[in-house]
Amino acid sequence: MAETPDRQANQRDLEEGIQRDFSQSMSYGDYLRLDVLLAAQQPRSEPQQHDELLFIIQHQTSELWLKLMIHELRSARALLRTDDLAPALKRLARVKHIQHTLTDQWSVLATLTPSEYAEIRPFLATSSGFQSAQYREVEFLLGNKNADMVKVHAHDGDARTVLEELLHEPSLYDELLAHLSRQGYAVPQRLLERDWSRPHTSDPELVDLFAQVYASPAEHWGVYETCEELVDVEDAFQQWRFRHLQVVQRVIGHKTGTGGSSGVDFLRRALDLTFFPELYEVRTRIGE
Ligand code: HEM
Ligand SMILES: N[C@@H](CC(=O)c1ccccc1NC=O)C(=O)O
Repeated sequence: MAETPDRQANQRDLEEGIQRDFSQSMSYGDYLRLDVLLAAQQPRSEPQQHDELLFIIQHQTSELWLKLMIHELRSARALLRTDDLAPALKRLARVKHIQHTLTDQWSVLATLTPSEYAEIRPFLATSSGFQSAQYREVEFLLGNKNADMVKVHAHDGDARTVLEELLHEPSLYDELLAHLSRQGYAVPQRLLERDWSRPHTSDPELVDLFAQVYASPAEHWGVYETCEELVDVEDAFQQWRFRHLQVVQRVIGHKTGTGGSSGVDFLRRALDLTFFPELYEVRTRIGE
């Protein structure tokens, strides 16, 4: 009997042992909880707007990557605390790739025209990315501490607790400075014991310390490599902020934000923020 292509395929699957019955064992969808994940896209527009699914998925995928970024940053911070520099650097290498993915994915949302967004925007009401607890977690982990930002989460006990805790803990940079001090570097004491809920501000003595590291990298290779890794992370963070600004500008122009801010002007001011000021200041000193 001549075999149909279907019968041939079935036969091949059987020979290879490919499983088709998952009534009693774990499938792909079971493991990944796709029932929960794929039920979480709930457009609110009436009548339903074609582009709302893009808007929701862009944000949900961003939040998933932020979740992984937080996991890696927390781990990197813990590894610095125990002076395990090499694995900490491995974590940061992954963080950078996540950041690049987050930045690249702006191009998908940039296909949303102002007219298309105008159909969705009324249904967003007072919600805004400004209220992203995970984004704030990343900012706090990297050192941009701001107690006012926790207030936005007063209505959400879990997010509030996490942010309150992070606010009062040392950031990744604070832990690097403590690590350097333990390695014998002359980190000023005022940077090792301070109110962690305040952002780190630039310290001239730390610039001097980094100037020595950058003057002879070979003698301080671990520190030098870590510093450059942190500059990569800050650079990548700024690229994300800039792409956000560009997309916001092309989609809503100079409208005020649903979160209550001035919109584009507010986002532009964030481009002046720096997590690791000394690592940028030291650049002026190199080669002098
Ligand atoms: C059409 C798309 C978007 C528009 C028009 C938009 C607009 C804005 C505006 C105007 C703000 C300032 C706060 C406010 O008053 O609302 C803001 C903040 C923010 N947005 Fe978006 N956004 C868009 C997409 C996204 C996406 C995809 C994300 C990814 C998670 C995101 C994350 C954030 C975050 C984290 C903030 C707070 C930034 C900070 O505090 O420095 N936004 N957005
Ligand atoms: N702030 C935006 C609204 C917005 O973009 C938004 C609303 C709900 C969920 C995520 C959002 N994205 C980032 O701010 C606006 O003013 O149009």
